[in-house]
Amino acid sequence: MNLPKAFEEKMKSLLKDEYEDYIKCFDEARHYGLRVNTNKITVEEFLKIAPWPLEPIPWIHNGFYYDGETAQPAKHPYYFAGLYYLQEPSAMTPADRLPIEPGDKVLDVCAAPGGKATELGARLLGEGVLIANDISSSRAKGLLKNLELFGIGNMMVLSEEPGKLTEYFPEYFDKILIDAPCSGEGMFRKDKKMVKAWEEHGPEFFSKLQRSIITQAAAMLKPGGMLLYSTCTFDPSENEQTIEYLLSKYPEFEICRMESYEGFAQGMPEVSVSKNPDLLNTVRIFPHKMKGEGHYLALLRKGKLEERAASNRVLKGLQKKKLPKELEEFFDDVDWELDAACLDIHGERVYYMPQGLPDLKGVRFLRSGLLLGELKKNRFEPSQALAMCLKKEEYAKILDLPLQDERVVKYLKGDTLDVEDLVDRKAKGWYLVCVDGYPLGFGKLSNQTLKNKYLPGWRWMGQGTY
Ligand SMILES: C[S@@+](CC[C@H](N)C(=O)[O-])C[C@H]1O[C@@H](n2cnc3c(N)ncnc32)[C@H](O)[C@@H]1O
Repeated sequence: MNLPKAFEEKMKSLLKDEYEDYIKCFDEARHYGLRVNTNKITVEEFLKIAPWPLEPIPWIHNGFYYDGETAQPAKHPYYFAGLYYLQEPSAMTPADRLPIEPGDKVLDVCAAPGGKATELGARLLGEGVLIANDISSSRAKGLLKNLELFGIGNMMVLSEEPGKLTEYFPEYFDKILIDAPCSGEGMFRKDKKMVKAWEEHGPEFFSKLQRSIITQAAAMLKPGGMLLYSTCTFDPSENEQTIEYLLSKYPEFEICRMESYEGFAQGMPEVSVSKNPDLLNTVRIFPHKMKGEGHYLALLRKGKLEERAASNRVLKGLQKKKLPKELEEFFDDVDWELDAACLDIHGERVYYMPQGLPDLKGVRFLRSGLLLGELKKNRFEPSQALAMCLKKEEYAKILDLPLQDERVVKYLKGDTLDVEDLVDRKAKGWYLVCVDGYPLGFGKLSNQTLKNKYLPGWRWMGQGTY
């Protein structure tokens, strides 16, 4: 592979006698990874039903390698049920090493398309809130879809400059992930196009951007909160030097150790200006040392030096109110305790909002809370996002199809289904279609025929089956 000369020289100076091993790995095949959505299924249960051979990724408890030449997990009904996310193995590390706890307020600053946000959201187990932001609104659309597919309802998807968010969320978050835009040197093997992009915008361009994003994010972290910074590049100016820049502006931050793995290499104080030995606790991932592409990670805790008053902007408009009658009727079949105070109704659309959010007037957003569905004349139509958030045992009217049933793919393609064998003659109303017990979407039953309500934009495209 033709690598830019300047890049080769830099890698020689970083890697010294390991350089040859690094270059050799360009001849090796890339690795394909799948991460189990533990918000929907345990790793043990997933392994019982996994349709392809999987090999554990040793440093990620819910990550597995699969054979990308033979398996097609993106075209499988379990993918449509949100049971897993396909992700390069090293890229699973940042979200895994940020210690999320249910109830946390979490910000993913550069979140699209959601590879890490889906894991952060899954680890909240429905408690607390995930704010997933990306400056690109077109990329944020994919992010929203992935979060909805994963069944994450306690979230907002924003598309803002991080600097603007600091006005709304001063010292608000318990945990922040910055998976920074970077020069992508660690991805050269996986994606040759990254080399061309590097020639247009290299480390100098990105390190400026990263410095601005990391200091803005720092202002949004609570004292005592934790921040994980990651890139998929090798250049010191985007890695160790970004961290020392943060420490120079916010001396109350300290670098923390993270759970180690034998393939991880230590961060390099010697390539920093300060030579701060704590940078040894940051992590470099090199593709010649483990089965994954190049990355850098730093985990930091914000100390308690400057206790500042928390924001007093609190979301208004969610006064106590009664559930609309149509919604109440629908929720008779749902085993959830809905708090009417969390409902936010805009026109026909009904959202269920996470609690305790600041007033976000003026912020560009794609989604605020879980879209429950739409209030039409005298009826409520549940949304695709609600279907993905429900567990089979939480809804009364279930049509559970085994994976082998050809109606699974038919349903995902948008067809009407004949379900005479599954329901009695008088049954009617909104049914939740599941595959092997995992929800796929809704359909409306009458006369033993199921009208398809699967979201058209999510349909299974093309011919054939999996
Ligand atoms: C490395 S990618 C993020 C990948 C994502 N975390 C994932 O795991 O799927 C970096 C993202 O940063 C976004 N970005 C670029 N500049 C930004 C900025 N100033 N503020 C927020 N996001 C930005 C890009 O649109 C891009 O989606």
